[in-house]
Amino acid sequence: MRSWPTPFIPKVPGRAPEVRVRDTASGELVPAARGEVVTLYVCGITPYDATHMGHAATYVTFDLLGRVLRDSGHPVRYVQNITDIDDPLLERAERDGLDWRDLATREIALFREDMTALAVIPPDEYLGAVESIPTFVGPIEKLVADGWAYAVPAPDASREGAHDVYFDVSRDPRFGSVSHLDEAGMMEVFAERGGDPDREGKRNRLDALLWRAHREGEPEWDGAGLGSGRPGWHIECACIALDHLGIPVDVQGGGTDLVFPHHEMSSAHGRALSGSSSFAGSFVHQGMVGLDGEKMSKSKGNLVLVSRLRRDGVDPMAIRLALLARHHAHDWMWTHDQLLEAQQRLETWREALSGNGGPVADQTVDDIRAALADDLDSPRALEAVDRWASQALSRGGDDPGAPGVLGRALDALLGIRI
Ligand SMILES: Nc1ncnc2c1ncn2[C@@H]1O[C@H](COS(=O)(=O)NC(=O)[C@@H](N)CS)[C@@H](O)[C@H]1O
Ligand SMILES: [Zn+2]
Repeated sequence: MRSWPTPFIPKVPGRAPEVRVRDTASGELVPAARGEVVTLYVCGITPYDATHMGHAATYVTFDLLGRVLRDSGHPVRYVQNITDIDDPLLERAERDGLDWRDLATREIALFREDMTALAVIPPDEYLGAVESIPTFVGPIEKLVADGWAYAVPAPDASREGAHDVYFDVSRDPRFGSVSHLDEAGMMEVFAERGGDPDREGKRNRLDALLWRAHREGEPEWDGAGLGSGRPGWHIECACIALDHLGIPVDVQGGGTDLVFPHHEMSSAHGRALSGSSSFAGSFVHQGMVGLDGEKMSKSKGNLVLVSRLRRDGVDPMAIRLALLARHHAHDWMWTHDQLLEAQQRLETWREALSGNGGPVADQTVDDIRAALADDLDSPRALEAVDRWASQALSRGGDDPGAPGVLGRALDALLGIRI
C-alpha cells in the first residue's frame, strides 16, 4: 500500500543520547535500540473516522521516537499496517450505506494527507491487511498443526461444515506478560475491544479468533486448508511484524487501548510463530486523548479531526505543537484552549527565530535532545525552546548562526517547521 511523502529531515550537528522508553511489559525505562538498526512496528488505523486527535497523538509520538533514534545514530526500519478489513469497518460501512472498500480508500487517503501535513515520516513499509491476507493463511495453519490453535464449528457459516479457528491462550505460559491483567481484568475489556468471550465451543473464553469462516454478506478470501473466510485482527499484526521486521521487534507501538487484548494477543501469536521468547524489546503506549471527559473514540463519535481543523485554516504545525505539549504516557483531554496556546507558542518561536541572530542555541539543542531521549519528554523539550525564545526576544543575542541551528533542530527533532 502506498504511504505518503517523506518530509525533508535537516542534519543537525552532534547527536542525541541513547533513547530510553518506558516499557509497558517490564514497567522499566529501557533503551529503545538493541542493535545498530532499530525495528519499529506501530499499529496503523482501522480506516474510518480518520484522523482524530487520538490517532494523531499516537502517530506523532512514534514519529518523535523515530526522529530522535535517527538523531542518536540509529537507522530505523519502520513498519505500519492498516486494518482495512475488520468487523468495526464493516459495521461502519453498513451504517453509512457505503461499500466497505470505498470507505477504507477514502479514509486512508485522508490519513495520508493528515500525516503529511503533520510532518510525520512515513513507515518504510505500509501494509494493508487485505493485501496481506495470503501471508496469514500459512501461519494460521501452522498454529493449528503445532497445537496452538483449534477449529470451532461455525453452524451459521455460509458453507456446511465450515469452522472458525481460535488461538488457545492456555497454551501460552507467557500470556499476560504484556498487560499484567488478571483474568477478571482481561474479561472486563475483551468483549468491548473485539473479543467474543461467550462464543460456543471455545476452550477458554479469552481465546482469540484467527480465522472466521465466510458468513453470508461478508467479504471472503481463499483460506486454503482453513476454508474461505477472513482473518482475525491480532494475527494480522503478528504476521506483518514477523514477515517485514522479524520477531522480536525492538519497539511495538500503539495507544494504551491496544495493550489488551491486541498487543497481548499479537505477542502470543508472534511468539508462537517465531519461537522467540519475546515479541518486542519494549512495548510503548500512547495515553488516551479525550474530549469533554471521555476518550475520543469512533464509537462515541466525540471526535476532533485533523482534516477539519486544517480546513478551518489551522496551521498543522500548531496542531503538532499542541500534541507535543503533552507527555505521551499520560491520558489527557483535548481543549480548544490548548490549540490557541500552541498557536501563540508557534508565533513567539517564529518571531524569535526571525531575527538575524540570537543567544547561542547549542545548549538548547542539547536540552531538546536530552528531553526526547528521556522517554520522549516533549513538554520538557518545548520548554527549552521557550527559554531560548524569551531570551532572544527580551535581550537579543549576538550569535548570527543561532536561529539557523535551532530552526533545523526543531525541524529534525520535533518535526516543527518554522
Ligand atoms: N483516543 C485516543 N487517544 C490516543 N490514541 C488513540 C485513541 N484512539 C485510538 N488511538 C490509537 O490510534 C491507533 C489507531 O487506532 S484505530 O484506528 O482504532 N486502529 C487500531 O487500533 C488497529 N488498526 C490497530 S492494528 C491505535 O494505536 C490506537 O491505540
Ligand atoms: Zn495492530
